[in-house]
Amino acid sequence: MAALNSNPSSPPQDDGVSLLAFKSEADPSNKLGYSVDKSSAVCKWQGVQCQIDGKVGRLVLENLNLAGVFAANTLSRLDQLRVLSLRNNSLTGPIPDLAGLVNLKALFLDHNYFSGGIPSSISTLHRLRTLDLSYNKLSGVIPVELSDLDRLNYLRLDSNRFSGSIPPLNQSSLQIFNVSINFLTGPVPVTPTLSRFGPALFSINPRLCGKIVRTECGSGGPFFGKNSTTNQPSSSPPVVASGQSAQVQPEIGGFTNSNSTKQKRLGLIVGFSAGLFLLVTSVLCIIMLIKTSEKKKRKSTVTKREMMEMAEAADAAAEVMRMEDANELEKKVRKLHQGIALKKSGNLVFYTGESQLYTVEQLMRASAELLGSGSVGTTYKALLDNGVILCVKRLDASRLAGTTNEAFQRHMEVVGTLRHPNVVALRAYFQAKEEKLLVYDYQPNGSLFSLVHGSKSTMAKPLHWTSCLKIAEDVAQGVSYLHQACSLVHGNLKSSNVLLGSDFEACLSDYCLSSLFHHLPDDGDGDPYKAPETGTDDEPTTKSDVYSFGVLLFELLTGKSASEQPDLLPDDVVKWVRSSRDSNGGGGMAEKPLEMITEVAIACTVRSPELRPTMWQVIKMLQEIKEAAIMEDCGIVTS
Ligand SMILES: Nc1ncnc2c1ncn2[C@@H]1O[C@H](COP(=O)(O)OP(=O)(O)OP(=O)(O)O)[C@@H](O)[C@H]1O
Repeated sequence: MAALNSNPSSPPQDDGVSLLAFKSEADPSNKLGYSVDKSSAVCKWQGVQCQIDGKVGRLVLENLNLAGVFAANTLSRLDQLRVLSLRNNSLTGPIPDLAGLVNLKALFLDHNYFSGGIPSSISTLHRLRTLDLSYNKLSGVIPVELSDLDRLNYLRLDSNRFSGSIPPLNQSSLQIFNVSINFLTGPVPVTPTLSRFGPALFSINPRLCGKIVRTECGSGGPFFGKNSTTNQPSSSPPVVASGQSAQVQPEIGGFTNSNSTKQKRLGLIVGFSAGLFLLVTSVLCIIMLIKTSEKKKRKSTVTKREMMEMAEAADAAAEVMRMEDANELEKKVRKLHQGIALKKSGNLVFYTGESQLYTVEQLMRASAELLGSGSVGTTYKALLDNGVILCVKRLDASRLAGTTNEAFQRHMEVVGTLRHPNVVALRAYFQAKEEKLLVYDYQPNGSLFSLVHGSKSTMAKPLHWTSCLKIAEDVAQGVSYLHQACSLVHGNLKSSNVLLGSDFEACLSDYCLSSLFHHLPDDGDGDPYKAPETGTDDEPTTKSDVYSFGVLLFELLTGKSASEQPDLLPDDVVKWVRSSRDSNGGGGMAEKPLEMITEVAIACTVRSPELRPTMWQVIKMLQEIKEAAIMEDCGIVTS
């Protein structure tokens, strides 16, 4: 592969012409300083990196609020382009024919307003490894020819308007995949590749069905009830939820289940993680070698200025996207809400068609297993006589004093409509004079607390950094959903309130309850997560959630519980994180990701709430850490 060079001799005129043609249509507000007068210095233009031969090899124009169109016959003439990223802009119109980009390896067009279909020319880009078209308004079918891209290892098409069926993608190279939040229908092809991905990556598509998404085809039933792994009708085996916990996290209720399919699934998850680990660590090793001299100059501690710069870097994009995505997300949430009906059965109020799965009598007759008691009540695993497994939280009535039945009902009717892959769904609530119950999906794989600190059957050990990153991003996505789409706060974020779903995706529980409980008692466990500005009588805020998230991130990194973490971080935080990992048996973690994730945790836990990043900025930072590794895999050294 040709090496990239940011300062070669002037490139062939053609590339400058192509860039100017692109700018003239894509950049009506003149954010890019490209001009004919400066065409001898094209390689120094914003976002441009040239190769040794002077051709443009990489064009990264992200977060610039480019608000025009990506015109045909402009960038597609850059025949030596390896990486093209126009992500996080406001580009509209169709994606043009890209057939000329014969050397393209990574294409990021996500977080724009592109409409129309995926151009068929994309499937002729045979060197393509990364394709991210997520968060656009793209429609039409997903071209079956994408299956021909046999080097593809990253494909994100989520949050668009794609319809039709999913093509039988079966590239063994495919490691990252997401088609959630579209209008896809029909059976998901059971190829070995697609079988590796969990249902969450196909979620929020109203009529997908089949083994992979665990929904029977042909029944045409209600979306939420069908898609749930726990609230399955009795025709589907309801043991999925509990059985999956057996192999890895059997601490709750001590389930045992030696089903070989599940072992295979676990094998796949472990294999996938190991593969990803090998991929990313080798990539990071290369970065470390190349950047050794640069690194020597770096301080081992992170200054306040550096972390604020990091937050600000994400800020420009985040501010624009927060507004625009909030609108998009609002629309999606509204759409989801359309499917949610409230149905009363006595004092039990069901959401989204759960009413056919159980009655209040069945719920009351269910055999209950105590899971634990927390600050707001007692939690049970309930096994219904039709095989459905649920989680029922009995709220402590004395602690609810002061909240009227009407206020409780109004609040629950908002909270019950929340639907996100990283938020445990509230499926029903029950309200009688002396009794208030909340009915949630049962999460089969225990809590993050047990995963990090061990349980009856598992050893405590800090997680591998790829798992830290995955869990952190899941949690951040869930919290950001509450903040942005619903203007709510979690209010009680901690590792015991992060549960692991059937695909080990992290899901938030116990969210949005704090406002019902005016004085949450200190239980000696929740406190260390509490932001310093939040007194006993203060309502939690989005920024106090961010603080709790930072504490949780340190917990993930170090393996130290929140109460074991120092009140004041030491001067050299990275060193502290590393030595904590080592003493907790976490072993070596690559220097770069450890530093980068630590920086995010530091930024979240600064004492002044206004200096903390938003949850959306946190997601961007975590994604940048992940994507840096992926870009490296394309042979591109990031600065
Ligand atoms: N939906 C669920 N599925 C499976 N297990 C759950 C679910 N919700 C809670 N649990 C588990 O039940 C146990 C008790 O939870 P509970 O929420 O009552 O207390 P807590 O999380 O320890 O404290 P707090 O109330 O302060 O959040 C915890 O171990 C938790 O992981």
